[in-house]
Amino acid sequence: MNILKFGGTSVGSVESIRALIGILKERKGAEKPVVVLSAMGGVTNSLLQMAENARNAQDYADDLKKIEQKHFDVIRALLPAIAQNPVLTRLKIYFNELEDILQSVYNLRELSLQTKDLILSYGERCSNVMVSHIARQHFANAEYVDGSELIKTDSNFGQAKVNTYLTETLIRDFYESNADKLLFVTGFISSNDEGRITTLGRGGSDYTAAIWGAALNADEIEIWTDVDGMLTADPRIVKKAFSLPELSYTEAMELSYFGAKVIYPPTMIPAFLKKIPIVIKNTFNVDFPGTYIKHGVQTSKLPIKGISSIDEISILNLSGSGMVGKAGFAGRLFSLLSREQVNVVLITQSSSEHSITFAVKPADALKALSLINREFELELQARKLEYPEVENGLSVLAIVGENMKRTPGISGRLFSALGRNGVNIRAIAQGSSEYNISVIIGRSDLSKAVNAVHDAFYADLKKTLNVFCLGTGNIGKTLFRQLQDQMPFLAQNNDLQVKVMGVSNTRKMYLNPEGIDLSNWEKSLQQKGQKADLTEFIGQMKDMNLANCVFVDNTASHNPIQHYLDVLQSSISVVTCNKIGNSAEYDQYVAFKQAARKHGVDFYYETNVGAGLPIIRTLKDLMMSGDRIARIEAILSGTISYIFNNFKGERLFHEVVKEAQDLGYTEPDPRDDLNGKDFMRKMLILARDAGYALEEKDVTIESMLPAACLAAKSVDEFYAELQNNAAYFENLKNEAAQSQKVLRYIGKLEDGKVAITLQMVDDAHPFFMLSGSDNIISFTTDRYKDRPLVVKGPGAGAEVTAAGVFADIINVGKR
Ligand SMILES: NC(=O)C1=CN([C@@H]2O[C@H](COP(=O)(O)OP(=O)(O)OC[C@H]3O[C@@H](n4cnc5c(N)ncnc54)[C@H](O)[C@@H]3O)[C@@H](O)[C@H]2O)C=CC1
Ligand SMILES: N[C@@H](CC=O)C(=O)O
Ligand code: NA
Repeated sequence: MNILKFGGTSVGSVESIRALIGILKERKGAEKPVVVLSAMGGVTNSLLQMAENARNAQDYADDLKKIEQKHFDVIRALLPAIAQNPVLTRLKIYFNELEDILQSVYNLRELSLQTKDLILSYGERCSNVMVSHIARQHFANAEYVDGSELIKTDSNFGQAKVNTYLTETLIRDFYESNADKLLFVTGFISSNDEGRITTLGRGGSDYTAAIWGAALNADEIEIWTDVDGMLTADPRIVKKAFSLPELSYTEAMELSYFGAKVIYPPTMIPAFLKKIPIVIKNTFNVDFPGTYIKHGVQTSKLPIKGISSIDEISILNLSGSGMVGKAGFAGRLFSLLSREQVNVVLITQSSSEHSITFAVKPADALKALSLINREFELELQARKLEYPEVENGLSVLAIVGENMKRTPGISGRLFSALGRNGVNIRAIAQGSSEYNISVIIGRSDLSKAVNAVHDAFYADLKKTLNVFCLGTGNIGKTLFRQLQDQMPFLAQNNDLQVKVMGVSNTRKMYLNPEGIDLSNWEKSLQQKGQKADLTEFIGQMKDMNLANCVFVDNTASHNPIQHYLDVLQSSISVVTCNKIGNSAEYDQYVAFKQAARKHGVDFYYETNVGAGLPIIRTLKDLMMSGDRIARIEAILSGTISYIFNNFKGERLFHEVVKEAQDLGYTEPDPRDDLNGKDFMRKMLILARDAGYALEEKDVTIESMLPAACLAAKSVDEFYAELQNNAAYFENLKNEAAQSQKVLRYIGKLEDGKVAITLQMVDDAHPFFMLSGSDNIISFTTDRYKDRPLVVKGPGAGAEVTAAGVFADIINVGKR
């Protein structure tokens, strides 16, 4: 025999009550269950509010009308007209009684706990009268049971203590003499010796189910709710939270103690003692197996079972020399708090015994403070103790699981996930049971922290990278297309989900906490985007406070650079193909690297040199493994390479330049390529990565353009000047051809000096054989002394550049 308990959402609407009836109908063959019902969703809170309003001489009548209507609407929708009258009449009587009670509270301006319990009891009574009548249409033997008459308690109104022996006897007797009925029992409510209504406190309807289950030795207690069971984390915080198939009682206790609202721990004790399994099921997803809480759970592969959290917590710290080596001090503190009913959520003590930190609910914080001030008055006055202060705005995050006991490294994984995402830990506690490690963190970090920890522990699940992109031009657009094409592969083969959360260009910006659909990003940006504002974009990105964030700069602008430090300091990785940042002042370049290191995030810029070619990575590997760079020789302008490789026959120079621009090889402003500036930036970045603290002025550039071209004030004027100087370029071309050489613009780093020169090279030169937009770089090092290490291939173009940015993003995800 099973007990089925339906919570507020499961009796909250016409649809849910239909679903409830459906679930009961499915049980036809099985032994007849007992059904326990909560009040309709929202009604208990509303009753409480009405009671408070009445006490404060405020209006409650409107709200009363609303909940009456809520019940009546369901009845009219689910009962045929002739069956409606008896139940409407019965409910009308309840609502009249309720009105009388509220009026008395209003008149007296007084609301005792006893009266409050009485008022609340109408929630369960009304929902149960309503549902049992509806059920009677389908089950002739459906019977309303006022559970308060069978669960006997003391007179601790609001949180009454159950007289277990008497209650179990009453329930058993009642059940036996009603063996032929399908019982619908009111949850939550009980009564004392005098028959006055009491309530069972938080989670009370679950408790009713557990009490009935224990009394009748039920096979299972089913808790029907609106989620798929106990989840790995709060699904409102972690979108990827998933339902756990099985939990031990202890794990369920630990998880629910910290905020998992599905079930409330004390309610499980009667079931726990009798080893009755509890199964949590979703009324709105009946076929889903849900979560089993029981003894003898199979060992699971998961290192932890779940992450739970308390949103709001306050801490108090008690410290001072008076505590050191003094036995009984902590005892005095905590028995004081317990005596005065202050619930302590978490305690840590430093091993020097110099300080104790403990956490309480914010509502208890000031009370705890004044209790301590009174109890330790002498010690405080004598300065043996510091006056404690309350610190608010904090949250608790806890990881829970029995496997923790057997698995080393769990705490390491927790702390590094938090550290890497810039979450500061204020206090730590591990239960000696090793079922639980709790940390106290800033409240604003909670969501980010829970997501980061979830990703860290469920590595076999998808890790999400939250990407914020600047620039929707040549590179930005291509990157979005590549990302979209590759998403299924990443999800399947790398367990990585890349979500673009924000996009901006110079005109518009659009951020969406749900992620932006990449098949439609242009339209979203256009239609839903707001006016672009970089500071605002970064502010909103930081405010989202997500785990595993990457800021991607696909612009050619100075503006984003000013924000890199701030972004890195906010524990957000930076991926950039924009070379301006790394090639400006050396100090700034160093600051970016330091900030990334300090905050445990990545700063990747592979595409700054040779687009997607692995040049920065190769140099880094050489340096890290202790090699020393003696010389670098390179062709690093894809544009100029393309021009020299295609400036042949009848074609004019400016035509080939235009072609390179159309192919997406040039900078947004092609003058930056042809005047050597882009090349200079790349050489400077390479030199810095090779360990030289150089500035722009340390690079000598031999210009390959006549002065008039260099002086052009606009891109159009530049093209015009290139055309005007056609003869100059023809000359260069012919001179090279006559000596069977080719034109090459070559950069060199040697002895800490960088020079870029225009050369004519013959076929003996290693840089002779190039085509298209090829880049080539040769590293001569202590280890690659006789024959250099060479990287060669297309070094410009949207596809290869976006692919390089993509790889950098993925590399952030891999860490
Ligand atoms: N084309 C290539 O082969 C390679 C290009 N790169 C780099 O890629 C970067 C982008 O190049 P393209 O896509 O060709 O440029 P583009 O001119 O096509 O696009 C630039 C985009 O940045 C946006 N933008 C500019 N300032 C902005 C700001 N302050 N906030 C937000 N958005 C802003 C613009 O609205 C535009 O959408 C450049 O830094 C370039 O050096 C790097 C390696 C190779
Ligand atoms: N404009 C650049 C693109 C790569 O950085 C080039 O031509 O090399
Ligand atoms: Na590269």
